[in-house]
Amino acid sequence: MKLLLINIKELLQVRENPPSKVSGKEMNHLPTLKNAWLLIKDKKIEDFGSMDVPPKGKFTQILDCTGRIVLPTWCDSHTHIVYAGNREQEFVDRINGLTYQEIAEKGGGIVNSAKKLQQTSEKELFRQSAERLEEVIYMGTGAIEIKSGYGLTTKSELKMLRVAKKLAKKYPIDIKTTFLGAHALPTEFKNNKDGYLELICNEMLPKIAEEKLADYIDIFCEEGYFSVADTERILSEGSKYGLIPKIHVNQFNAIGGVAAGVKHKALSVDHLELLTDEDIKALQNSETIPVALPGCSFFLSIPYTPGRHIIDAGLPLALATDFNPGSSPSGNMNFVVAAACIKMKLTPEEAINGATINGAYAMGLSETHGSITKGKAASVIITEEIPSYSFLPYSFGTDYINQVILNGRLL
Ligand SMILES: N=CN[C@@H](CCC(=O)O)C(=O)O
Ligand SMILES: [Zn+2]
Repeated sequence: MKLLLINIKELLQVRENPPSKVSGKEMNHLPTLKNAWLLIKDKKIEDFGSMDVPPKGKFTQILDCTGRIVLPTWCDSHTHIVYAGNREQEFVDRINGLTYQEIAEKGGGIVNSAKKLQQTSEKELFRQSAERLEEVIYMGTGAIEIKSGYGLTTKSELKMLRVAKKLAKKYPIDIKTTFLGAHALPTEFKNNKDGYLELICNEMLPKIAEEKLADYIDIFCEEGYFSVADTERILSEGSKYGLIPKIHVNQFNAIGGVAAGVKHKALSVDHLELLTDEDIKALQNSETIPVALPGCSFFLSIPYTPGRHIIDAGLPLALATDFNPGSSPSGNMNFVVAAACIKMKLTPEEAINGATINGAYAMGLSETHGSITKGKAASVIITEEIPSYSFLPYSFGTDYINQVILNGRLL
Protein backbone atom coordinates (compact mmCIF):
# COMPACT_ATOMS: atom_id res chain seq x y z
CA MET A 1 0.00 0.00 0.00
CA LYS A 2 1.55 3.28 -1.16
CA LEU A 3 -0.34 6.47 -0.37
CA LEU A 4 0.96 9.71 -1.86
CA LEU A 5 -0.04 13.16 -0.64
CA ILE A 6 0.70 15.83 -3.25
CA ASN A 7 0.54 19.64 -3.54
CA ILE A 8 0.78 20.06 0.23
CA LYS A 9 0.72 23.79 0.89
CA GLU A 10 3.14 23.34 3.82
CA LEU A 11 4.47 20.19 5.47
CA LEU A 12 5.26 20.89 9.13
CA GLN A 13 7.83 19.45 11.52
CA VAL A 14 10.03 18.04 8.76
CA ARG A 15 13.19 16.63 10.32
CA GLU A 16 15.78 14.37 8.68
CA ASN A 17 17.59 13.60 11.93
CA PRO A 18 15.12 14.55 14.64
CA PRO A 19 16.32 15.36 18.14
CA SER A 20 14.46 13.49 20.89
CA LYS A 21 13.08 16.83 22.14
CA VAL A 22 13.54 20.55 21.56
CA SER A 23 14.39 23.00 24.35
CA GLY A 24 14.62 26.73 24.99
CA LYS A 25 15.20 28.83 21.87
CA GLU A 26 15.07 25.74 19.60
CA MET A 27 11.39 25.50 20.43
CA ASN A 28 10.72 28.58 18.33
CA HIS A 29 11.98 26.81 15.23
CA LEU A 30 9.50 24.70 13.30
CA PRO A 31 11.11 23.24 10.17
CA THR A 32 8.70 23.13 7.23
CA LEU A 33 8.64 22.38 3.53
CA LYS A 34 6.33 24.39 1.24
CA ASN A 35 4.66 22.89 -1.86
CA ALA A 36 5.54 19.38 -0.73
CA TRP A 37 4.68 15.72 -1.20
CA LEU A 38 4.62 12.96 1.38
CA LEU A 39 4.83 9.27 0.58
CA ILE A 40 3.40 6.71 3.00
CA LYS A 41 4.21 3.03 2.62
CA ASP A 42 2.04 0.73 4.72
CA LYS A 43 2.29 2.11 8.29
CA LYS A 44 5.32 4.33 7.86
CA ILE A 45 6.58 7.51 6.27
CA GLU A 46 8.59 6.38 3.25
CA ASP A 47 9.78 9.74 1.94
CA PHE A 48 8.92 13.39 1.39
CA GLY A 49 10.11 16.23 -0.79
CA SER A 50 9.31 19.28 -2.84
CA MET A 51 6.77 19.18 -5.68
CA ASP A 52 9.56 20.62 -7.84
CA VAL A 53 10.99 17.09 -7.82
CA PRO A 54 7.91 14.83 -7.72
CA PRO A 55 8.29 11.19 -6.66
CA LYS A 56 8.41 8.51 -9.34
CA GLY A 57 6.72 5.12 -9.28
CA LYS A 58 3.28 3.57 -8.85
CA PHE A 59 0.98 4.51 -6.00
CA THR A 60 -2.10 2.81 -4.61
CA GLN A 61 -3.81 6.14 -3.88
CA ILE A 62 -2.98 9.81 -4.49
CA LEU A 63 -4.48 12.58 -2.33
CA ASP A 64 -4.40 16.15 -3.58
CA CYS A 65 -3.72 18.46 -0.61
CA THR A 66 -3.86 21.77 -2.46
CA GLY A 67 -4.25 24.62 0.04
CA ARG A 68 -3.91 22.22 2.99
CA ILE A 69 -1.26 21.95 5.65
CA VAL A 70 0.00 18.54 6.78
CA LEU A 71 1.58 17.94 10.18
CA PRO A 72 2.30 15.01 12.52
CA THR A 73 -0.66 14.00 14.66
CA TRP A 74 -0.74 15.38 18.21
CA CYS A 75 0.99 13.39 20.95
CA ASP A 76 -1.15 13.73 24.09
CA SER A 77 1.18 12.56 26.85
CA HIS A 78 -1.19 13.04 29.82
CA THR A 79 -4.80 11.81 29.97
CA HIS A 80 -7.23 9.98 32.21
CA ILE A 81 -9.72 9.07 29.46
CA VAL A 82 -10.73 5.76 31.03
CA TYR A 83 -13.36 6.93 33.50
CA ALA A 84 -17.01 6.28 34.32
CA GLY A 85 -19.85 8.80 34.20
CA ASN A 86 -18.99 12.44 34.65
CA ARG A 87 -18.79 15.16 37.30
CA GLU A 88 -20.86 17.96 35.85
CA GLN A 89 -22.51 18.56 39.24
CA GLU A 90 -19.10 19.53 40.67
CA PHE A 91 -18.69 21.90 37.73
CA VAL A 92 -21.94 23.62 38.76
CA ASP A 93 -20.85 23.59 42.44
CA ARG A 94 -17.67 25.42 41.48
CA ILE A 95 -19.60 28.01 39.51
CA ASN A 96 -21.64 28.50 42.67
CA GLY A 97 -18.53 29.20 44.72
CA LEU A 98 -16.96 25.96 45.98
CA THR A 99 -13.29 25.35 45.22
CA TYR A 100 -11.84 22.16 43.72
CA GLN A 101 -10.24 21.42 47.10
CA GLU A 102 -13.50 22.03 49.03
CA ILE A 103 -15.36 19.66 46.72
CA ALA A 104 -12.67 16.99 47.28
CA GLU A 105 -12.88 17.45 51.07
CA LYS A 106 -16.65 16.80 50.88
CA GLY A 107 -16.08 13.40 49.23
CA GLY A 108 -16.27 14.69 45.66
CA GLY A 109 -13.37 14.85 43.23
CA ILE A 110 -11.24 11.82 42.48
CA VAL A 111 -12.97 9.69 45.14
CA ASN A 112 -16.34 10.48 43.52
CA SER A 113 -15.04 9.21 40.16
CA ALA A 114 -13.64 6.12 41.92
CA LYS A 115 -17.06 5.31 43.38
CA LYS A 116 -18.66 5.50 39.94
CA LEU A 117 -15.91 3.46 38.29
CA GLN A 118 -16.01 0.71 40.92
CA GLN A 119 -19.73 0.26 40.16
CA THR A 120 -19.21 0.13 36.38
CA SER A 121 -18.53 -3.12 34.55
CA GLU A 122 -15.38 -3.50 32.46
CA LYS A 123 -17.52 -3.77 29.32
CA GLU A 124 -19.39 -0.53 30.03
CA LEU A 125 -16.16 1.24 31.01
CA PHE A 126 -14.68 0.19 27.69
CA ARG A 127 -17.74 1.50 25.83
CA GLN A 128 -17.62 4.91 27.51
CA SER A 129 -13.85 5.26 27.10
CA ALA A 130 -13.91 4.14 23.45
CA GLU A 131 -16.35 6.96 22.65
CA ARG A 132 -13.88 9.49 24.03
CA LEU A 133 -10.96 7.87 22.27
CA GLU A 134 -12.76 7.99 18.92
CA GLU A 135 -13.54 11.66 19.55
CA VAL A 136 -9.89 12.59 20.17
CA ILE A 137 -8.65 10.57 17.19
CA TYR A 138 -10.84 12.66 14.88
CA MET A 139 -9.45 15.78 16.57
CA GLY A 140 -5.98 14.77 15.42
CA THR A 141 -4.46 12.86 18.32
CA GLY A 142 -2.31 10.00 17.07
CA ALA A 143 -0.62 8.89 20.29
CA ILE A 144 -2.05 9.04 23.77
CA GLU A 145 -1.06 8.19 27.31
CA ILE A 146 -3.80 6.82 29.58
CA LYS A 147 -3.62 6.68 33.37
CA SER A 148 -5.40 4.55 35.92
CA GLY A 149 -6.20 6.23 39.25
CA TYR A 150 -10.00 6.22 39.40
CA GLY A 151 -10.10 2.63 40.66
CA LEU A 152 -8.32 2.97 44.01
CA THR A 153 -8.84 -0.74 44.71
CA THR A 154 -6.73 -3.51 43.22
CA LYS A 155 -9.68 -4.85 41.25
CA SER A 156 -10.69 -1.49 39.79
CA GLU A 157 -7.17 -0.25 39.06
CA LEU A 158 -6.60 -3.47 37.09
CA LYS A 159 -9.96 -2.99 35.38
CA MET A 160 -8.94 0.50 34.19
CA LEU A 161 -5.59 -0.64 32.83
CA ARG A 162 -7.11 -3.66 31.10
CA VAL A 163 -9.60 -1.35 29.39
CA ALA A 164 -6.72 0.90 28.24
CA LYS A 165 -4.92 -2.16 26.84
CA LYS A 166 -8.09 -3.30 25.03
CA LEU A 167 -8.44 0.17 23.49
CA ALA A 168 -4.85 -0.12 22.26
CA LYS A 169 -5.73 -3.42 20.57
CA LYS A 170 -8.87 -2.17 18.91
CA TYR A 171 -7.83 1.28 17.66
CA PRO A 172 -4.99 2.33 15.33
CA ILE A 173 -3.87 5.06 17.79
CA ASP A 174 -0.67 4.39 19.79
CA ILE A 175 -1.33 4.09 23.53
CA LYS A 176 0.98 4.13 26.56
CA THR A 177 -0.39 3.26 30.00
CA THR A 178 0.40 4.62 33.44
CA PHE A 179 -0.38 3.18 36.87
CA LEU A 180 -1.65 6.01 39.10
CA GLY A 181 -2.89 4.07 42.13
CA ALA A 182 -1.61 6.93 44.33
CA HIS A 183 -4.07 9.43 42.89
CA ALA A 184 -6.05 10.00 46.11
CA LEU A 185 -6.72 8.18 49.37
CA PRO A 186 -9.78 5.95 48.99
CA THR A 187 -12.48 6.45 51.66
CA GLU A 188 -11.68 3.11 53.35
CA PHE A 189 -8.10 4.32 53.95
CA LYS A 190 -9.03 7.90 54.88
CA ASN A 191 -7.08 7.68 58.14
CA ASN A 192 -4.60 5.05 57.05
CA LYS A 193 -2.37 6.41 54.29
CA ASP A 194 0.39 3.92 55.08
CA GLY A 195 -2.07 1.07 54.72
CA TYR A 196 -3.00 2.28 51.23
CA LEU A 197 0.64 2.75 50.21
CA GLU A 198 1.30 -0.82 51.41
CA LEU A 199 -1.59 -2.04 49.26
CA ILE A 200 -0.16 -0.26 46.21
CA CYS A 201 3.34 -1.64 46.80
CA ASN A 202 2.50 -5.16 47.92
CA GLU A 203 -0.60 -6.00 45.91
CA MET A 204 -1.33 -3.64 43.04
CA LEU A 205 2.17 -3.18 41.63
CA PRO A 206 3.09 -6.90 41.50
CA LYS A 207 -0.18 -7.73 39.73
CA ILE A 208 0.16 -4.87 37.25
CA ALA A 209 3.73 -5.88 36.50
CA GLU A 210 2.77 -9.54 36.12
CA GLU A 211 0.07 -8.69 33.54
CA LYS A 212 2.35 -6.06 31.92
CA LEU A 213 -0.41 -3.50 32.19
CA ALA A 214 1.65 -0.31 32.60
CA ASP A 215 4.66 1.50 31.14
CA TYR A 216 4.79 4.28 33.75
CA ILE A 217 4.20 4.92 37.44
CA ASP A 218 2.55 8.15 38.59
CA ILE A 219 1.51 9.82 41.86
CA PHE A 220 -0.37 13.01 42.79
CA CYS A 221 2.30 14.82 44.85
CA GLU A 222 0.26 17.55 46.53
CA GLU A 223 -0.83 18.83 49.92
CA GLY A 224 -3.79 16.76 51.07
CA TYR A 225 -2.87 13.91 48.70
CA PHE A 226 0.65 12.44 48.77
CA SER A 227 3.82 13.93 50.22
CA VAL A 228 7.29 14.13 48.72
CA ALA A 229 8.33 11.17 50.91
CA ASP A 230 5.34 9.14 49.60
CA THR A 231 6.33 10.16 46.08
CA GLU A 232 9.89 8.94 46.55
CA ARG A 233 8.66 5.66 47.96
CA ILE A 234 6.15 4.97 45.17
CA LEU A 235 8.56 5.97 42.40
CA SER A 236 11.33 3.72 43.70
CA GLU A 237 8.91 0.87 44.21
CA GLY A 238 7.57 1.29 40.64
CA SER A 239 11.10 1.43 39.25
CA LYS A 240 11.78 -2.01 40.76
CA TYR A 241 9.16 -3.33 38.33
CA GLY A 242 10.56 -1.37 35.40
CA LEU A 243 7.89 1.34 35.50
CA ILE A 244 9.30 4.77 34.59
CA PRO A 245 8.15 7.70 36.76
CA LYS A 246 5.86 10.49 35.51
CA ILE A 247 4.32 12.66 38.22
CA HIS A 248 1.46 15.05 38.94
CA VAL A 249 3.17 17.87 40.79
CA ASN A 250 2.92 21.59 41.70
CA GLN A 251 -0.74 21.87 40.70
CA PHE A 252 -1.73 23.89 43.77
CA ASN A 253 1.41 23.98 45.93
CA ALA A 254 5.14 23.69 45.31
CA ILE A 255 6.30 21.22 47.96
CA GLY A 256 9.54 19.92 46.49
CA GLY A 257 8.08 17.21 44.26
CA VAL A 258 9.81 18.44 41.09
CA ALA A 259 13.28 17.81 42.54
CA ALA A 260 12.10 14.41 43.78
CA GLY A 261 10.88 13.58 40.26
CA VAL A 262 14.21 14.61 38.73
CA LYS A 263 16.09 12.60 41.38
CA HIS A 264 14.10 9.51 40.41
CA LYS A 265 14.69 10.18 36.70
CA ALA A 266 11.04 10.93 35.95
CA LEU A 267 10.37 11.12 32.23
CA SER A 268 8.03 14.04 32.87
CA VAL A 269 6.75 16.31 35.61
CA ASP A 270 3.21 17.43 34.84
CA HIS A 271 0.97 20.37 35.84
CA LEU A 272 3.46 22.90 37.33
CA GLU A 273 0.87 25.66 37.63
CA LEU A 274 3.11 26.85 40.46
CA LEU A 275 6.83 26.80 39.82
CA THR A 276 9.71 28.03 41.97
CA ASP A 277 13.26 28.97 40.95
CA GLU A 278 14.43 25.79 42.73
CA ASP A 279 12.12 23.74 40.52
CA ILE A 280 13.56 25.35 37.40
CA LYS A 281 17.09 24.68 38.68
CA ALA A 282 16.23 21.07 39.39
CA LEU A 283 14.98 20.63 35.82
CA GLN A 284 18.00 22.23 34.18
CA ASN A 285 20.58 19.62 33.16
CA SER A 286 18.06 16.82 33.60
CA GLU A 287 16.32 14.60 31.04
CA THR A 288 12.93 15.23 32.71
CA ILE A 289 10.49 17.22 30.59
CA PRO A 290 7.98 19.67 32.10
CA VAL A 291 4.42 19.16 30.81
CA ALA A 292 1.80 21.93 30.85
CA LEU A 293 -1.92 21.20 30.89
CA PRO A 294 -3.64 24.46 29.89
CA GLY A 295 -7.07 22.81 29.59
CA CYS A 296 -6.99 22.17 33.34
CA SER A 297 -6.06 25.80 34.12
CA PHE A 298 -8.85 26.99 31.84
CA PHE A 299 -11.47 24.70 33.35
CA LEU A 300 -10.54 25.20 37.02
CA SER A 301 -9.63 28.89 36.64
CA ILE A 302 -6.25 28.29 38.22
CA PRO A 303 -2.94 29.82 37.06
CA TYR A 304 -1.47 28.67 33.77
CA THR A 305 1.86 26.88 33.89
CA PRO A 306 4.51 29.58 33.30
CA GLY A 307 5.46 28.13 29.93
CA ARG A 308 7.14 31.30 28.70
CA HIS A 309 9.40 31.30 31.76
CA ILE A 310 10.14 27.58 31.39
CA ILE A 311 11.20 27.96 27.74
CA ASP A 312 13.13 31.17 28.42
CA ALA A 313 15.07 29.25 31.09
CA GLY A 314 16.31 26.97 28.30
CA LEU A 315 14.02 24.05 29.17
CA PRO A 316 11.84 21.93 26.91
CA LEU A 317 8.05 22.02 27.33
CA ALA A 318 5.39 19.53 26.27
CA LEU A 319 1.65 20.23 26.07
CA ALA A 320 -1.11 17.75 26.91
CA THR A 321 -4.85 17.75 27.58
CA ASP A 322 -5.16 16.05 31.01
CA PHE A 323 -8.54 14.77 29.67
CA ASN A 324 -10.41 13.73 32.85
CA PRO A 325 -13.89 14.17 34.34
CA GLY A 326 -12.93 16.57 37.13
CA SER A 327 -10.36 19.14 36.07
CA SER A 328 -10.26 18.99 32.27
CA PRO A 329 -13.17 17.23 30.56
CA SER A 330 -11.79 17.80 27.08
CA GLY A 331 -9.29 15.91 24.97
CA ASN A 332 -8.98 18.58 22.32
CA MET A 333 -5.28 19.11 21.58
CA ASN A 334 -6.18 21.87 19.11
CA PHE A 335 -7.61 23.86 22.00
CA VAL A 336 -4.53 23.08 24.12
CA VAL A 337 -2.25 24.46 21.39
CA ALA A 338 -4.43 27.59 21.10
CA ALA A 339 -4.56 28.10 24.89
CA ALA A 340 -0.77 27.73 25.12
CA CYS A 341 -0.41 30.57 22.60
CA ILE A 342 -3.17 32.78 23.99
CA LYS A 343 -2.70 32.26 27.73
CA MET A 344 0.90 31.11 28.12
CA LYS A 345 2.34 33.34 25.39
CA LEU A 346 3.95 30.53 23.44
CA THR A 347 4.52 31.24 19.74
CA PRO A 348 2.63 28.91 17.34
CA GLU A 349 6.00 27.26 16.57
CA GLU A 350 6.66 26.59 20.27
CA ALA A 351 3.13 25.29 20.83
CA ILE A 352 3.26 22.95 17.83
CA ASN A 353 6.66 21.64 18.96
CA GLY A 354 5.22 21.18 22.46
CA ALA A 355 2.29 19.15 21.15
CA THR A 356 4.24 17.00 18.68
CA ILE A 357 7.95 16.30 19.10
CA ASN A 358 8.04 17.14 22.83
CA GLY A 359 4.74 15.36 23.47
CA ALA A 360 6.26 12.26 21.88
CA TYR A 361 9.28 12.56 24.19
CA ALA A 362 7.03 12.89 27.24
CA MET A 363 5.50 9.51 26.43
CA GLY A 364 8.62 7.69 25.32
CA LEU A 365 7.73 7.75 21.63
CA SER A 366 10.51 9.93 20.21
CA GLU A 367 11.72 7.15 17.93
CA THR A 368 8.41 6.73 16.17
CA HIS A 369 6.30 9.88 16.59
CA GLY A 370 6.32 13.65 16.74
CA SER A 371 7.94 14.57 13.42
CA ILE A 372 7.81 13.99 9.68
CA THR A 373 10.82 11.72 9.39
CA LYS A 374 11.49 8.74 7.15
CA GLY A 375 10.67 5.53 9.01
CA LYS A 376 8.45 7.15 11.64
CA ALA A 377 4.77 6.26 11.98
CA ALA A 378 2.63 7.58 9.15
CA SER A 379 0.30 9.43 11.49
CA VAL A 380 -0.57 12.86 10.15
CA ILE A 381 -3.24 15.54 10.19
CA ILE A 382 -4.43 17.08 6.92
CA THR A 383 -6.02 20.46 7.61
CA GLU A 384 -8.78 22.24 5.73
CA GLU A 385 -7.59 24.92 3.33
CA ILE A 386 -6.11 27.53 5.68
CA PRO A 387 -3.88 30.57 5.17
CA SER A 388 -1.03 29.49 7.50
CA TYR A 389 -0.28 27.21 10.45
CA SER A 390 -0.72 30.13 12.87
CA PHE A 391 -4.35 30.14 11.75
CA LEU A 392 -4.88 26.91 13.75
CA PRO A 393 -4.35 28.44 17.24
CA TYR A 394 -5.67 31.81 16.05
CA SER A 395 -9.06 30.37 15.13
CA PHE A 396 -9.40 28.56 18.47
CA GLY A 397 -12.53 26.52 18.94
CA THR A 398 -13.07 25.83 15.24
CA ASP A 399 -12.15 22.44 13.83
CA TYR A 400 -9.90 22.87 10.80
CA ILE A 401 -8.97 19.20 10.49
CA ASN A 402 -9.99 17.71 7.18
CA GLN A 403 -8.57 14.20 7.55
CA VAL A 404 -6.48 12.13 9.90
CA ILE A 405 -4.13 9.32 8.88
CA LEU A 406 -3.09 6.94 11.67
CA ASN A 407 -0.27 4.50 11.02
CA GLY A 408 -0.95 4.73 7.30
CA ARG A 409 -4.68 4.25 7.69
CA LEU A 410 -6.87 6.98 6.24
CA LEU A 411 -9.76 7.56 8.67
N1 LIG B 1 -4.58 16.46 39.78
C1 LIG B 1 -4.81 15.30 39.84
N2 LIG B 1 -5.47 14.54 38.95
C2 LIG B 1 -6.22 14.99 37.82
C3 LIG B 1 -7.60 15.43 38.18
C4 LIG B 1 -8.38 14.44 38.81
C5 LIG B 1 -9.82 14.75 39.02
O1 LIG B 1 -10.21 15.84 39.46
O2 LIG B 1 -10.57 13.83 38.74
C6 LIG B 1 -5.50 16.09 37.09
O3 LIG B 1 -4.44 15.81 36.56
O4 LIG B 1 -5.95 17.24 37.06
ZN1 LIG C 1 -3.75 14.36 35.33
